[in-house]
Amino acid sequence: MTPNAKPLLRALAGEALPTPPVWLMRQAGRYLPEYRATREKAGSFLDLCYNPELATEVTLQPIQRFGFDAAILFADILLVPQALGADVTFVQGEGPRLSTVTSPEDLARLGPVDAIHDTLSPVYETVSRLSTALPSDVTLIGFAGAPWTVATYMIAGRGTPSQEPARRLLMQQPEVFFALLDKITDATIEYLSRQVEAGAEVVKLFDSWAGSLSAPDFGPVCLEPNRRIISELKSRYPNLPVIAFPRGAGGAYERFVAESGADCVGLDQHVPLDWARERLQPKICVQGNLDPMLMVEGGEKLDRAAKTICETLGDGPFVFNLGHGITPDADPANVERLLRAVRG
Ligand SMILES: Cc1c2[nH]c(c1CCC(=O)O)Cc1[nH]c(c(CCC(=O)O)c1C)Cc1[nH]c(c(CCC(=O)O)c1C)Cc1[nH]c(c(C)c1CCC(=O)O)C2
Repeated sequence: MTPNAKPLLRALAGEALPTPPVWLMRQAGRYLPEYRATREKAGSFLDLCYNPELATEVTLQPIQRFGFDAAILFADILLVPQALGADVTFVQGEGPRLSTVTSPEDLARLGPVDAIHDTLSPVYETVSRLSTALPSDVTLIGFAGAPWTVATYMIAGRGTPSQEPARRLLMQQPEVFFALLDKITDATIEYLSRQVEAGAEVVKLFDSWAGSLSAPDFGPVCLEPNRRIISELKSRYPNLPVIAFPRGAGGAYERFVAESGADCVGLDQHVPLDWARERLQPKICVQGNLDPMLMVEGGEKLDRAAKTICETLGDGPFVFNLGHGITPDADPANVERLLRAVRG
């Protein structure tokens, strides 16, 4: 097989394929009964993330069931805060809880970046197992949270509707805020480098809360850390494709595409397709952007929406995905329906 024969790698290299590669954010998750069974066996969600055997199993489940073109490492963006010394727990039905970083003292209590591997080594072991277990045409994606999104959880200690605690720290104590952002950026570079060394073929940065930043803050807080991570990774691994996902960036997607250095940009479901085709796709591979609610709804609405996306973006480099993660109430039968609509 030639190095770029895998469909996802071809699209990320700028090729327009007759049938786009397809995978779904959160494709290993609670909407699958086999995921729920393995998670039960693991104990907690974090135990599952740090168990290479079971994390490999759940990563492979959606590949075995649906035949996606890519597998995404099963882990979580909040493992990096934990590896930096934050307390992290997942409360059933409520989401993550973390110890908070809101002062120079909190910041000083975090551990050094080079100590993260003590905690994260099981993740590298999962990547390594996956790189040998996957079918030869399936691409392995490693990932991390982008620094701003990770910082929002570290500052607030939980998920928040509009990331107010983090935006307040940025306004009131910019030195503390940017020192934290820098530390997360450094840790993310080392974390993703280890994933690549272990066999990840592509990495993705999830900036899920990019959309809550003001226009003046978008550059220094979202774009700059993404750019620094991508530039450092590319200097270490010149052929590594990077997908970035500044979710909710709106008009700032254009600047992000021009300046981040990413090979592909993930589009949320709010990005108008014609605009993406005209303004973004000439410069970069685009990925997205079906409304995840259609995976619950199904039916002809799903078929039509999927076809519209393929028709609008299919003439350029394009990866089919959702605009955000598949939700626990999605019907697995709708994933099969979606694949028929996309692949014909
Ligand atoms: C913000 C964020 C997180 N985690 C992630 C993000 C960025 C993407 C996004 O915006 O969705 C990324 C993530 N989380 C998970 C993956 C695994 C790979 C995949 O299949 O996409 C990935 C790539 C597993 C997970 N991460 C989580 C689950 C559900 C945990 C469970 O099994 O109970 C999974 C499968 C938990 C999680 N993890 C996080 C939250 C807020 C929650 C709780 C909310 C929820 O329960 O959905 C943080």
